[in-house]
Amino acid sequence: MAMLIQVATFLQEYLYESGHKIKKNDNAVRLGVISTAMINPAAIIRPADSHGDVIISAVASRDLKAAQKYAKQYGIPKAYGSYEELLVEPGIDAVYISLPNGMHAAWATRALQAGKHVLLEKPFTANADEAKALVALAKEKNLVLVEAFHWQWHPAAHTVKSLLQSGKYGEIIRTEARMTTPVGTMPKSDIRWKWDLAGGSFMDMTYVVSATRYFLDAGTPKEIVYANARPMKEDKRVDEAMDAVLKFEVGNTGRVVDARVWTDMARPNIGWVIPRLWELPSIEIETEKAVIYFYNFMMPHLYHYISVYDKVSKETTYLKAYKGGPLWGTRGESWWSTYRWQLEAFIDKIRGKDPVHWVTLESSVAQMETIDAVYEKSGLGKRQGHA
Ligand SMILES: NC(=O)C1=CN([C@@H]2O[C@H](COP(=O)(O)OP(=O)(O)OC[C@H]3O[C@@H](n4cnc5c(N)ncnc54)[C@H](OP(=O)(O)O)[C@@H]3O)[C@@H](O)[C@H]2O)C=CC1
Ligand SMILES: O=C1OC[C@@H](O)[C@H](O)[C@H]1O
Repeated sequence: MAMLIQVATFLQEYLYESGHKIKKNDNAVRLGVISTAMINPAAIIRPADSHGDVIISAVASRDLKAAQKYAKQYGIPKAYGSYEELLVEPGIDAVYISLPNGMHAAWATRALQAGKHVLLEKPFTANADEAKALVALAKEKNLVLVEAFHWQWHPAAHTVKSLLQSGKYGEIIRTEARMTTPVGTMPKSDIRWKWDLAGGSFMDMTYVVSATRYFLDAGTPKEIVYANARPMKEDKRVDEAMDAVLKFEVGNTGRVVDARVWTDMARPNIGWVIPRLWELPSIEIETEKAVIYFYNFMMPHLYHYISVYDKVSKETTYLKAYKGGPLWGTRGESWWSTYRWQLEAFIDKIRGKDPVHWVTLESSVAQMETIDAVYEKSGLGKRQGHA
């Protein structure tokens, strides 16, 4: 499922964003891409087409030939055969890092040390210790560093948040977030199955924690009630699936609620054949007066709905928001992907403007502390990074 919507995003961006290429400013931010990862075209290359203040000026790979081929394919002016070479290039202002999870901290550290702003793929790091060290360095260098939780910049996310903040539905009493992909759809060679690259379903599908914490306005959990991992057959250290209930304080209210989060990178099909195609990443938020459901919160640009079931009238109303919403106002376009909204905010931040929304460094540390705590409770232990 998750992979399917990833492919749909490639198509959506190809159709829309490539038709909206715009002229670049003379002093546009020059951005280097670290790796030739599958996600790059969707997450940064296409979104940059329609942003006048950013140019993708280089790509680096462990293999020069691969970098050159990639550069040619996407019209990127420079190609490097190592990540180090790109980082020492003075003509690069910022980098996008899409390396395997276990390498995020090491390469973001090197990028910051080289004076580059960093847009860092999720999960931020392999664990909270790495996250804290990285955050300290970004602050010391006074550079922009942000975890690429693209979905949080989409108008639909802000619409759900504003419903909760309106007070109309009372206090939140519980949440449940899920993300799954059908068994057999992710090859066993994928980075997501590799212990030494900090793989695992809860690391990859970390969106469930991000969404829960965002809507609850929460930091780290007060308690992990349970965390059940289903380890991968081939490597018991890697979670194929994770199911956990966490107790979070809602904002600073003193009220603590249960939040269920579950991820599955090999979700069994019904009767072995029917994939659960309806199981796109979603979150259900029950309040005193309503049940709010945000379907496909991760890639709402493709399709989403927000349903509000009123517990008193027993009526359900539906909302959607592809543009505007409570934060963006008239800025942006309905065809923008989550990654395009994210890029808008990233460039604003580099330019010293206040972005309409931001994933703070403190939030990324709390996110990694939450992930560590779930892995510890599950018995698998927290993930480890490497260079
Ligand atoms: N925001 C989003 O929507 C998404 C985010 N992601 C995140 O992006 C990151 C990359 O994911 P994905 O695009 O699937 O990754 P890929 O496996 O497609 O790419 C990872 C890249 O990392 C480089 N690399 C360096 N060392 C290794 C190694 N030991 N093994 C494999 N690759 C290595 C390779 O680039 P090279 O050979 O050029 O050096 C490779 O192309 C992950 O952290 C993931 O969580 C992934 C998908 C969606
Ligand atoms: O970040 C992601 O989003 C889409 C998923 O397909 C993918 O597994 C994950 O890395």
